[in-house]
Amino acid sequence: MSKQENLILPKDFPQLKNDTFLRAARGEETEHVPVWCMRQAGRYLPEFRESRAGKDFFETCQSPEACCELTLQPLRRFPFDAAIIFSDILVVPQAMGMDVQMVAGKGPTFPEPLKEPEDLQRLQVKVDTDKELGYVFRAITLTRHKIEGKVPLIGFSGAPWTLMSYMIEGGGSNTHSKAKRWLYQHPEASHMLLKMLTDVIVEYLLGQVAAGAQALQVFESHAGILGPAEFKDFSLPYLRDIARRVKDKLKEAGQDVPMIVFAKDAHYALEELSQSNYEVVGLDWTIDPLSARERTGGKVSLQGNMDPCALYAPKERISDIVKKMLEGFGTRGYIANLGHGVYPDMEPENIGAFVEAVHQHSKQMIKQI
Ligand SMILES: Cc1c2[nH]c(c1CCC(=O)O)Cc1[nH]c(c(CCC(=O)O)c1C)Cc1[nH]c(c(CCC(=O)O)c1C)Cc1[nH]c(c(C)c1CCC(=O)O)C2
Repeated sequence: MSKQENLILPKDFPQLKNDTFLRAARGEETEHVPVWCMRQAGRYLPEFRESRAGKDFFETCQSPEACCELTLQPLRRFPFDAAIIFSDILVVPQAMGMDVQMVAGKGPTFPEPLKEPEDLQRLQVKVDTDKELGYVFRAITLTRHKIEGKVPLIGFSGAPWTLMSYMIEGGGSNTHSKAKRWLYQHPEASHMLLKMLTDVIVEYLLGQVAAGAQALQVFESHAGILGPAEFKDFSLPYLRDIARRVKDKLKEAGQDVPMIVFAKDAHYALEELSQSNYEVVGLDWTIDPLSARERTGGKVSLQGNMDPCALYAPKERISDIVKKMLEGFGTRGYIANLGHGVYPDMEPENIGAFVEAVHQHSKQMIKQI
């Protein structure tokens, strides 16, 4: 079966009951502002720690049943308006032939990172995404059934520059100087790698929609380490290309799936990001809500951007912070979220307070309009 036929085949998924997230992504009216959290499935939940205990991280990612369970856990506790499939951005470098391990206390680690342009030959150029990443697609299909239409399911991918930086750094880094060295010493090889990644990411995202993803988020988590000029050269064109190619293919199949771009710390590129073919621009907490609205000129919906550390505050204070954030963004074309993922030491109750505050304040504000 061709990928395109696959895209339009109904899979008899349960009917969606809460579509506030999808409507807000499209800038339509909603009765409350939808809310979800990046890393809502994570170590701050005791049930997550229990499910993950003693198991290898990427083996967990390869089990559709485990991914489904971990995706559903936060929904059992909190009335989130969307779920994001449990997986990781680094499954893409793995699919291209690189070894990646999750080392406790250290994070993701590549034992053999790319060092010089010759190393690109080690990578799989044509990746059969059904074969290499079929386990993610199966996790999405299973979760879409098990979620019973409660809320939409978001699929995701890392963006090319963020994945490139991991593949060269071999793990986390403060300066990203090994990866940035490539941009200045080997610009052609850098573009070659970014293009290879883009091709895989496009197929990967289309496969996720075919499997049942109802929205897609692209994480450019390492945007902030680039300046405006390098971002324009090495990140933005690929982000745009991904959205355009995914949308063109989906359109052919009569599908319309909102796409979110989250380029962390790329406040310098907000105008460009709002004109890069994504319906939603995700924001970290370094951008003021009102000025983000002004700078994006109503062209896109916005998502974010409470400082994850604000969740350490007492509940009443969380409620006040949320209210201010809602007043800044307004209630239309807005999806409440944090400016980055939930921290592992967060008190689960405070996530509940955040979700409740978004729902309560936004309902009142919408009633008064
Ligand atoms: C940079 C990045 C990665 N992975 C991801 C990003 C982009 C988002 C961001 O900027 O944070 C994306 C990601 N990773 C995970 C998700 C699942 C969905 C969700 O948000 O709930 C998503 C969307 C699960 C995960 N991915 C990871 C965890 C925690 C580890 C575990 O469960 O054992 C989770 C829940 C591991 C991971 N994976 C990665 C890191 C830096 C870490 C943390 C390592 C550590 O803290 O030890 C790479």
